[in-house]
Amino acid sequence: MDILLETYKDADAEVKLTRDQIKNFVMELFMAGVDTTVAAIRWAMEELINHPNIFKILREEIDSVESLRLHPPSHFLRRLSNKDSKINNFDIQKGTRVFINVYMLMRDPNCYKEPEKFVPELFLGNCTEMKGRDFHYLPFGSGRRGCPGASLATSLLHATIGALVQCFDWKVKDGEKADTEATGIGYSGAFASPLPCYPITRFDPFQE
Ligand code: HEM
Repeated sequence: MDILLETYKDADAEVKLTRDQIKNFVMELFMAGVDTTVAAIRWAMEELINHPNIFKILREEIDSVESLRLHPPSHFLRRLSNKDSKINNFDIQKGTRVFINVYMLMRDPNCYKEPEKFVPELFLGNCTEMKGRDFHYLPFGSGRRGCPGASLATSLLHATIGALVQCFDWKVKDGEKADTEATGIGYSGAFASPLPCYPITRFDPFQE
């Protein structure tokens, strides 16, 4: 923010910034950064609560990228075709708006064995990576317009989910399963019904 305001005030700045541009930029960071990360944490917790055995393994340190494969906060990537091309025998004319359905792509049985299943161990080997060069795994998109917040988001997810898993057991009312249905409505793949769960602390905060 300091840098943006300094640039705004600097009459000799190479790039001229208006206050409206600064406001839009900050709003974009909040919209693109907060909603997505919150949705990713909620879905990861929902899958972990439904799979106590995996919850236990995670406590013993398994990576949490799997929930981003099953529940990417952004279901679609958008691109504009800059030249005539052919994809799977479809002619795509220059200037066509193309939507890439990463939700379906990351559940494609040709790419993943048992694609609907929550199997974090899948990511323990070398089978995928986070930079979007592996086009089977694209929660953060790819290329020049790929998510600039991917590494911040990944650190945030690891730290938050790590703390939620390490410090609490999570109970769902009457032993019910957390709801895995998404509405498909909303910016970041909202839950069909909210996840009612109760944290039970593992540590006695009053014990030294
Ligand atoms: C789990 C968390 C997040 C997910 C899953 C996510 C996902 C995405 C995806 C799929 C795109 C579009 C990429 C493409 O079209 O190739 C995107 C763009 C973007 N993301 Fe994220 N994001 C997350 C967190 C963040 C955070 C923490 C920030 C910033 C602090 C952020 C800032 C942005 C911005 C500014 C864009 C637009 C980039 C552009 O159009 O050039 N995102 N994000």
